[in-house]
Amino acid sequence: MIVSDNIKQQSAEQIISSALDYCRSEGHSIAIWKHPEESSIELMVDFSSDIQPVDDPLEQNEEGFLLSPFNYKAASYLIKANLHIKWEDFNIKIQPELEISEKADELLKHISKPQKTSPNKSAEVIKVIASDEERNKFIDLANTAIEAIKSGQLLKVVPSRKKEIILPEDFDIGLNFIKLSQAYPSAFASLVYTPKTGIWMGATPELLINERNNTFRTVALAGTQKYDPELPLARVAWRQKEIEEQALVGRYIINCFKKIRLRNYTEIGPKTVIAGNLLHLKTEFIVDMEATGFPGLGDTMLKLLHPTSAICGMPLAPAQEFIRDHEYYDRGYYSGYLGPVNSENGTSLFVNLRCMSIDADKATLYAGAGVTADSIPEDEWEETEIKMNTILNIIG
Ligand SMILES: C=C(O[C@@H]1C=C(C(=O)O)C=C[C@H]1O)C(=O)O
Repeated sequence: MIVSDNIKQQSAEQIISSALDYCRSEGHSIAIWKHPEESSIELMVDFSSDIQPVDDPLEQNEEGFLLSPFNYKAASYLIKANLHIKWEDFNIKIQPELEISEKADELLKHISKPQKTSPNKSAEVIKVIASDEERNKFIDLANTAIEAIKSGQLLKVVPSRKKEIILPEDFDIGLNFIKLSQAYPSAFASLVYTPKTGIWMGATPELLINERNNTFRTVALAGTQKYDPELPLARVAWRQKEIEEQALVGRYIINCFKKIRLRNYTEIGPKTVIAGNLLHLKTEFIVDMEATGFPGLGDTMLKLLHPTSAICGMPLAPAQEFIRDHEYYDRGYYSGYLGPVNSENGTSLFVNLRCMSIDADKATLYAGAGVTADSIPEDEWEETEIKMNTILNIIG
């Protein structure tokens, strides 16, 4: 297929915004993403008019982009690769069925039209709807969590909250996706829309599973402090609380390996890593799937790992119960997972953190913080604020 030169003349942000608008008006689903440390952006469109939830998307071996919620009982969606555009070289792949190629032509025609630009961006700014009540509610939740931990019900739990903001009328989603992906080159940046889930955009530092060239990877990422660019990473110190909190996540992963009797894995870390305005502790786990005789490890581990102790708690069952009974809202796709699956580059799923959902001029930001017996509720509130600032500091 010859790509119209008009498309190449459009900027990435214009193409993203116009493809998203088109999919929303036609009821199609779309995913746009950028991998950590790569410059290439990818875009995938599923032209089905009524996207349906999927079970076991990795087992089906179909290429697409997966969006799964925190609550494993709620609906996961696979945006199928009917149309797949890779930026830089404008490599466009379209599934050969006639109906799909006609729909793809229509979309390509639409996005190749020069878009209206509004040179005078209004002076309107993002409005944050903040209230003391929100703060008090979260602090109460953290206190309840500490009491539950001290009474021996669990070791760690990750309560979370949301915050609503009002976007300016001329908020440009494409431009803001590009801003986020450029501000956080080591994050997995994504912008996803399905008619069933609405729009989700974010830049997450946390890999859930990666399966490529017979190698499986996952990470234990936890412990948070503000990043001070003046202080070299080698001089960053961690308190016992954060070291233990992150070690619990590593232990959770090793327990998952034990459940399937996988003994040979490489463990690297913990190391201090930068995630935007924050620092975390990260341990990497790598498995040679061929040498260990675990060909379908990604699928098995996905079922065992989610939700990890980085976003839920330890032990898993009481932590899930605590969140279900005490958190006062539905997380939706926040702290679920998302990413491309079954592609020529394998499968890469990330935990959906540092993200927002967008509904017309309203957006909702989400963040949580790991609570242990040594937590101070006011500090955990602060931690959720700075996590939300990862996005708030960039968009506009
Ligand atoms: C829960 C979030 O982040 C997770 C929790 C962390 C922590 O408790 O220190 C750190 C990184 C993430 O694994 C979030 O960003 O909302």
